[in-house]
Order: sequence, then C-alpha cells, then structure tokens
Amino acid sequence: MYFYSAPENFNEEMLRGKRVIVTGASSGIGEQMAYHLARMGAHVLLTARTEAKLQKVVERCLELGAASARFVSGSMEDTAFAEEVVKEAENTWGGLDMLILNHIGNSYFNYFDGDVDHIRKLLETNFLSYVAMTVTALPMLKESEGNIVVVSSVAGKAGGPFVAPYSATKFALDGFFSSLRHEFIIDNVNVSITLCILGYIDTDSAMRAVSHAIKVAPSPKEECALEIIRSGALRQRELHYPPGIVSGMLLLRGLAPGFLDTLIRSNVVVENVQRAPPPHGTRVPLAGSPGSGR
Ligand SMILES: NC(=O)C1=CN([C@@H]2O[C@H](COP(=O)(O)OP(=O)(O)OC[C@H]3O[C@@H](n4cnc5c(N)ncnc54)[C@H](OP(=O)(O)O)[C@@H]3O)[C@@H](O)[C@H]2O)C=CC1
Ligand SMILES: C[C@H](CCC(=O)NCCS(=O)(=O)O)[C@H]1CC[C@H]2[C@@H]3C(=O)C[C@@H]4C[C@H](O)CC[C@]4(C)[C@H]3CC[C@]12C
Repeated sequence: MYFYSAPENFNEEMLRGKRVIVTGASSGIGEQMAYHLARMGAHVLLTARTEAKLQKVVERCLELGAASARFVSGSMEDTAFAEEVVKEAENTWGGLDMLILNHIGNSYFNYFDGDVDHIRKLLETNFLSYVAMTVTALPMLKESEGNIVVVSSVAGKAGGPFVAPYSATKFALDGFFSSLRHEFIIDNVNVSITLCILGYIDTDSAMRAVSHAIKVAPSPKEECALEIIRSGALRQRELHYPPGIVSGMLLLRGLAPGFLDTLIRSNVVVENVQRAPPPHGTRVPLAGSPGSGR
C-alpha cells in the first residue's frame, strides 16, 4: 500500500478548524506558514525564542482570520522545552492535527572549523527536539490521524560545501523520520510524515548567510510555505521545492553523483567565502585554502 487514505486534491478548507503547531514561526518560512494557516481558519500554536516577534505574528494571524492564535517562547536547544510546547497544545486544545517542525539553530556557511560542540548543540536543536516533539505529540496525532511535517533541505539529501554541521542535522532527520514512516505503515498507524526538501529560499536569514556566495536565485518564501502546508495536508511522502531544481538534483544524485557534486560546487562563489582566522592557537584548519586544490 502506498499511503492509506491520502486525499488527491488540496483545498484550503482542509485546514479550517485544524489544530496546528508551527515551530520557528517568528520569521522566514515558519512565519509565512503561520499566515497561510491563519487565512485558512486554522488554530495555530507558534513557537520560537523571540517573544516580541511571536507576539506580532500572533496579532497578524488573528487579523487574517485564525480560529485562534497563541505562542510559547523558548529555546529548542532544550528538549524539555520541545515537550512543553506539545503539552501546551494538549492543555489548550485537547488534541493536535498537524505538527510542523521547521526551526533551526544558528550555524554558519563556511569551512568546517572543527568545533564538535557546535555540532552537538545543533543536533539538539535541529534534530533531537524534532524527535522529542514527535514522541510527545504521537498519541494526539494517532487520535486525529494527523500529519507530521518535517522541514529539511537539499543539504539533507546531498552534501554541499560550507554547511557540514547543518547538513549533518538534516541527514539525521531523513534517517529518523523515513524509518519511523515504515513503522507507521507496518503497524497501521495512520499518521503521515512529510519530509520537505527545500532549495534556496529568500528568507532574511538565508540571504544574509549566503547571498554573497550562491549563484542561483532564491525561491519565494510565501509560495514555499504554502507548498509545505499543501504537501502535509495531502499526506505526501516528500515535497521537493522548487520542484524542477530539487527533483533534478535528486535524480542526478542516483544517476551521476560525481557530476551532481561538480554542479553543486559550481553554484558557489568560493572566493566570497572568507575563512575565519582560528582563535589563537585553538583550531586546526581541516581543508586547504580556497584555490589550493583540495
Ligand atoms: N531559507 C532557505 O534557503 C532554506 C531553509 N530551509 C529550512 O527551512 C526552515 C526554515 O528556515 P528559514 O525560514 O530560512 O529560517 P529563519 O532563520 O528565518 O527562521 C528560523 C526560525 O527558528 C527560530 N529559532 C532559531 N533558533 C532557535 C532555537 N534555538 N530554538 C527555537 N527556535 C529557534 C527562529 O526564531 P528565534 O530566533 O526567535 O528563536 C526562527 O523563527 C529550516 O528548517 C531550514 O533548514 C531549507 C532549505 C533552504
Ligand atoms: C547558514 C544557514 C544556517 C542557519 C543560520 O544560521 N542562519 C542565520 C545566519 S545569520 O546569523 O547570518 O543571520 C543555512 C539555512 C538554510 C541553508 C541553505 C539550504 O539549506 C539550501 C542550500 C543547501 C546547499 O547545500 C548550500 C546552499 C543552501 C542555499 C544553504 C545555505 C546555508 C543555509 C542558508
């Protein structure tokens, strides 16, 4: 069986009255998802660290027609906070229909600097908190036959330069959630898992981090956010956005991985990626300098 009772066509009415958690909702794609869901008449529970931003997003959601909108602020570095957010949904709504896991912690677009603690911390934020929220939400999602939506990246399917810590956390999501999806199907658990494989999107933080060094044009965050909600509601296995570019990359990954690697590197202006000087006597460079042939 491919997937239980997946609807074929998306209709915004599908989200009316649904109870949805969106993480990383104070900016970027998460903020845009909150606005789409509000317009569709959903109940939204939003989370991120910055209370002042969340307050504004909640106000806008109410203006746009959300059935209800509230927020909980805190850091996903702490899995106890991740669980707390889901419990807030349980206490407020008594159930949950859709869990959208979207937040990421700060990282860098540069040569891997050898900082193992940064990877550990990023795994807590970008991966373990996703697992913790899923575990706590599962009884409610089973009850509602709901949806888990996991926002990932092409960097979680194919390695590229300068995103080693980030890429590791996104690959971890694929491994975990793809395995869990099998178990749900084997056990007839009617909870869908949608893994969203995104290319470069024009959010402020992504543009700040990479616009000086990436040759391809970013895709619009508003459309991206709508496609994520749509694919979750349709219970799709994976979303590829923007579709042509991402699906093409994944096809090449199977057919000609070496060629895909060359293509990925050719889209990066390596000269514009400045190697940060290591703090005095602490870090050893792990790769040759740009142009040294490594
Ligand atoms: N933009 C892009 O080009 C791409 C993005 N993606 C994926 O899309 C998703 C959204 O990315 P994007 O919108 O660009 O990112 P943004 O930086 O715009 O948003 C990140 C969100 O996460 C929150 N956040 C940051 N740190 C923490 C933390 N420690 N605990 C809890 N929340 C935190 C931020 O709010 P606050 O600071 O208030 O906590 C913010 O709401 C991510 O999963 C990303 O990997 C995938 C591919 C490409
Ligand atoms: C570097 C980003 C990590 C998140 C972050 O820390 N943002 C704040 C930076 S700021 O302090 O300056 O504001 C990455 C988040 C999304 C990444 C992009 C992505 O996932 C798609 C492409 C994957 C490819 O392998 C490399 C290029 C990407 C556009 C990639 C670039 C790094 C991110 C923007």
